[in-house]
Amino acid sequence: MIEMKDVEKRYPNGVRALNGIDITIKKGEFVYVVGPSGAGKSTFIKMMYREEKPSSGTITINGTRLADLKEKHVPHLRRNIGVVFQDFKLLPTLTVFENVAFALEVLEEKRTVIKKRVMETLGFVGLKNKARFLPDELSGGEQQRISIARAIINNPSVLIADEPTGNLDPDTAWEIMDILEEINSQGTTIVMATHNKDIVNTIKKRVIAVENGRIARDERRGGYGYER
Ligand SMILES: Nc1ncnc2c1ncn2[C@@H]1O[C@H](COP(=O)(O)OP(=O)(O)OP(=O)(O)O)[C@@H](O)[C@H]1O
Repeated sequence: MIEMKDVEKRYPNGVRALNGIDITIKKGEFVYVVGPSGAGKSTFIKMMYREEKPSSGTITINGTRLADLKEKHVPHLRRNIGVVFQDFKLLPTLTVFENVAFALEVLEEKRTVIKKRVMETLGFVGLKNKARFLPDELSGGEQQRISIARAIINNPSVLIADEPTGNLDPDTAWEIMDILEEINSQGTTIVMATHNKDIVNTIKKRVIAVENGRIARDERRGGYGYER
């Protein structure tokens, strides 16, 4: 479960990106975070994986208050929260296999176990046959699948996606959504920031609308409402 209580975020330059954020996201939910550019969506989700810290208020993830989290325990939090970005962020000099294996925290595991796990995950995203390729030998959609494989390799309880379809053509975007829905159906909580109105209006999930640093709407069901 993810809980924010009266969270405020001021950046060092004085910009107040978020203010008075109160939200609870239950285990297994699929939530879209929508809103105009600059509204605070990225800031909102960056705080969930502790890329940014709140200026005030509390954030609790699976019972742990992030403010109480010691630096040495941040890697453990990150292992339990997979993150997918708009621009994939794959390591360009590593193969697909290496990019996914790199994220696997099984130092004590045998190479055969690691290989099995990575290949299973590549199979899940439909790219077993690209294991030896470098990222720039793949299409954008394929790179995003690899970054999803990397994000779920440690079986996180939460998957956070910041505009995961932002760099993709519409057909490819729907394929990525199929994968995210499948991951969610296996019990993983998904929090996805997006500008894609077609997706939000078609694949109906809870919608949290952020505007001017505040939660303007929180709708359990239904689309973004652009057509109304
Ligand atoms: N590191 C930073 N330092 C200072 N200000 C920042 C920083 N990151 C974001 N901001 C500011 O905080 C506000 C919210 O930004 P944020 O990136 O969270 O919005 P967003 O809704 O994700 O926008 P977009 O849809 O364009 O990605 C904006 O005014 C932005 O300029």
